[in-house]
Amino acid sequence: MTTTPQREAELLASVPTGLLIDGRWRPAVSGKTFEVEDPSTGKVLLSIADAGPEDGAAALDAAAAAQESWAKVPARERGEILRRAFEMVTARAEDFALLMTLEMGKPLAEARGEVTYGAEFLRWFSEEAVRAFGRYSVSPDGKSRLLVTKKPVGPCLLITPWNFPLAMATRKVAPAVAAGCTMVLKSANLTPLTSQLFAAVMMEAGLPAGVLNVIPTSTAGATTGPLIKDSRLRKLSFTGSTEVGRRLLADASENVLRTSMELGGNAPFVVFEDADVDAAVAGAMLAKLRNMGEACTAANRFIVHDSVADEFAEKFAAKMSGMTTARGTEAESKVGPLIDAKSRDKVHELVTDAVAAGAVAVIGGAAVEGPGYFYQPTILKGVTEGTRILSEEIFGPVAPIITFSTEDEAVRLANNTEYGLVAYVFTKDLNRGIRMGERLETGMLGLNAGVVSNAAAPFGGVKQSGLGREGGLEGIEEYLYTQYIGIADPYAG
Ligand SMILES: NC(=O)c1ccc[n+]([C@@H]2O[C@H](COP(=O)([O-])OP(=O)(O)OC[C@H]3O[C@@H](n4cnc5c(N)ncnc54)[C@H](O)[C@@H]3O)[C@@H](O)[C@H]2O)c1
Ligand SMILES: O=CCCC(=O)O
Repeated sequence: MTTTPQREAELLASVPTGLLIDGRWRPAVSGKTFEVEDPSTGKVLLSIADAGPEDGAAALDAAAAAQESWAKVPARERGEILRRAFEMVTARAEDFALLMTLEMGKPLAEARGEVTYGAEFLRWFSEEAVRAFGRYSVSPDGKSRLLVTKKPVGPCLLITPWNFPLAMATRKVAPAVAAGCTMVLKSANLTPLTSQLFAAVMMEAGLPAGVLNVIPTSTAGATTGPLIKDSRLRKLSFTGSTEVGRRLLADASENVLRTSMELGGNAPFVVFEDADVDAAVAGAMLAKLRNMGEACTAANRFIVHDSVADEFAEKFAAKMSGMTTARGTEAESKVGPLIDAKSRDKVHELVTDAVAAGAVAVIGGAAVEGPGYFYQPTILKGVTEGTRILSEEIFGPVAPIITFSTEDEAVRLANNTEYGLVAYVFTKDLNRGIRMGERLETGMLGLNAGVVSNAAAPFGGVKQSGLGREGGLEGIEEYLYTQYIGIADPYAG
């Protein structure tokens, strides 16, 4: 489907602009709104209600009030609501894709990919809802009986980032629904529109009032801070930067809240001398350019064996130079804009710093002139260990290459970061691939693969990349607690 200004205007007009509280869309108590921009043009797309602390409190009131009855809804019914939501999101895939492209900037083809990925969490957890099994056993001394059950943790605060506006919401909302938890969702202020449309779909799919409450806000800390301190809140699930996650963890410690933290990354992409270089380049294109490099999973450091480094850089540059930057709605767009001017400036600062320390831009190395926040796809060779670009998240289409000569050196370079989300390894030697899996300090590994994201897999990191897992069999556990009931010997007098 092609887009036209009229189609964009009609879609935007269909997005709810209020706060969703207790099943009703309504304005913020203060009457305030905030503007959502198109990062391709800098123009305002829509103004939406701007929640403040009073609205946050009302959202938690609704979630707390709905918790008891929602937990009693049979798991099959909860699963069926998710299944209907999956069908509805899929039926409206073009609307969701266009809305994400408009507010976040990613090319339409990528946005369609995110709809498939994001919707899959709804389908996956519609199936998992009925599998929150407990167990019954006889104690080792043969006397008591042990009954172990799983219960919903209770009202949850879900905080999502701007880079995957649909998938980051479905990855939290779907397991919470499956487990029987109620929610307050604070979407990202840069990309709240997709969550608004998604929440409307959840309501249409049959979610009872109060189960999902949505509070977009331009004052995240002031609005959600009091909720984290409220004893009715039982869980905080956050996806975003390590810096903010660390602060929220400290706040959450006051009430000893259950937390899931999906934080930043600094993924190494290791290419061994025995790798299929063409396959490594194809993987590198995905690992680097998916979402314009604005992904926690983005390859941030290309660690390439010195015997194949020139071939890899040349072939990578040839592929990258075919990547046209343009508004995501344009047919030729392969790389959209970065989210805002501040992010683009940060990317350029890291590139400038690396070049000052001796790196050479094989291609790119500058912002694209004109409207929007575009940055040229860039490859840097000869990057020096210790430069900022190797230790900070780039969050842009920039690939720094460093070289190594032994497996031990590759491991040392790859693990030389406080992050531990994902690593990518390209080798034809399966034993080496397995050794790398065992030696790399990450929650996920792509072995000859440039993308690992999959609703059926446990997504998450170690070290300062976070706590907990989303998706897979593990995802629902984050929203359940275990209760054990000890039963006296049924044969005793
Ligand atoms: N590990 C993962 O699964 C994953 C997925 C996506 C993004 N990320 C990370 O997210 C970051 C990019 O996203 P971002 O820029 O939106 O991150 P961010 O930390 O700035 O913001 C994330 C969310 O937290 C909110 N927020 C900010 N300050 C807050 C506060 N004091 N109290 C409550 N909420 C607050 C924001 O409004 C947003 O909704 C990157 O570091 C990226 O790696 C991680
Ligand atoms: O930005 C991080 C999330 C990326 C993903 O889920 O694939």
